[in-house]
Amino acid sequence: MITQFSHKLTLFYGTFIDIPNLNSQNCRIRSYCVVGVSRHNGTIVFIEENFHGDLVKLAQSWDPILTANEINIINHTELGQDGFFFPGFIDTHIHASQYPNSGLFGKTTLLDWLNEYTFPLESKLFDLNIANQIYNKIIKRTLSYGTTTAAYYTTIHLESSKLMARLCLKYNQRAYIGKICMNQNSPSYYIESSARESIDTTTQLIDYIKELNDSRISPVITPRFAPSCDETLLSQLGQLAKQNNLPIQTHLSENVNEIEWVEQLFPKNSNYTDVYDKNGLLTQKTILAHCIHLNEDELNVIRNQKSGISHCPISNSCLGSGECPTRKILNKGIDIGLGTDISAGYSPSILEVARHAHMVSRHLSKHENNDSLKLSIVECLYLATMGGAHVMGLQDTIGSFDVNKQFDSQFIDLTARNSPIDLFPWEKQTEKLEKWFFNGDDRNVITVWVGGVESGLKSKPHL
Ligand SMILES: Nc1nc2[nH]cnc2c(=O)[nH]1
Ligand SMILES: [Zn+2]
Repeated sequence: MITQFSHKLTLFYGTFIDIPNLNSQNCRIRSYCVVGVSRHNGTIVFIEENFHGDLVKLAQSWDPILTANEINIINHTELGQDGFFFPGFIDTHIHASQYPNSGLFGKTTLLDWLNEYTFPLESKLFDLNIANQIYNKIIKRTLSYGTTTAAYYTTIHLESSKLMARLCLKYNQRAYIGKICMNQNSPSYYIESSARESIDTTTQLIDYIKELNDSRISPVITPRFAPSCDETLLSQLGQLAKQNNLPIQTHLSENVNEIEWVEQLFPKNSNYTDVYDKNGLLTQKTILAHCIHLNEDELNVIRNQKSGISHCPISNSCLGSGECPTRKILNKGIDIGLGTDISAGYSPSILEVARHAHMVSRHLSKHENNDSLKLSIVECLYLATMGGAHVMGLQDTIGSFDVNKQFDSQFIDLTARNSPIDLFPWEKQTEKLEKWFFNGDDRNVITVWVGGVESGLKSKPHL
């Protein structure tokens, strides 16, 4: 332990694959690549491609006073093209509190699903013991699938939301922690009594997370969705976000009955998006989940406000919500990333969400008889990493391997024990990547790092 912490620099050595730009036709693949990471702050300080020399000397050419025992070397070159570092996945929309309900939705759609499955479960997290069990499991599980950053929703409860913040730090996962705000149209057993109460508890969570003073976690202002917040609460949350320069997350235009309901509840607004816009909730730091049924005006407002969209295709299939027009959103120049939307989405794996995004785009393309709507594998992997970073406003910090970014990474071993992928000797690197895209899972995720430090409990036999 002592020697580990005396290291000033970690050198990660092997194949690095990432997708820094949306318009890339291919992934960026760098072989025999050395990525030097400062132990002090977790940032990448240099990158050297095609390196076959002495690693210690390379480190010393960057900092001559480093001694050999101050350099920690993680060398995965022995795997050649069968193993690679890949940016940690970014889950831009996940309800940590709903994890026990993964896969439980029967024949419901959004509004009856909320009443039958979701509110009864979320209300239980008033009990810290229950919250503790759920939050431990979801963080460990998402890390095991390679998620290094997540935008979490908790519940309306302050103490269990604080607990979630502590647990993200404990397991070393970068996270936004959003205490849900809801003061109307919710069951009597699960509702905040007033806008004041909701603002008070949100403010207390902001103060608590500020005191933890750790750049890996941030509070996020979280009105559940327009129907569950009155106008006073929505506008005060907009102000709170502005005063504290905080990110915002909510749901938008997921289900046609939801949209009709919003139109009845907010008759003065021109549409659903306008409800958020008029209350100061559309900013450069806003994450809008779903956005399936938006009209052109709404998309233009979102683009002009530079807000981002979280595409949650598994959730949209499970609840029969519809198909998000991803290509249209990308062509508009709106930032878009991926979300598991646990538990409306059954899977904690962003890789599985990425392949579902791929499939849904093909269905859309067939329905609309338009080939250009199909997303490529590279585009889906972009959404899972760099796209998500943009949506979270963290594009200068995470999402790809570049100097001055944090080293948030997973190491993928295609030959891992029980790997679901069979390789053949004639296969090219790009083909291996495509096979991983469609069949890879947590068995291929060997190690996960956030800020250059190993995360989670992958080495433990069970979670
Ligand atoms: N998918 C999803 N949509 C919502 N809209 C309001 N609340 C929720 C939620 O918990 N999940
Ligand atoms: Zn959601």
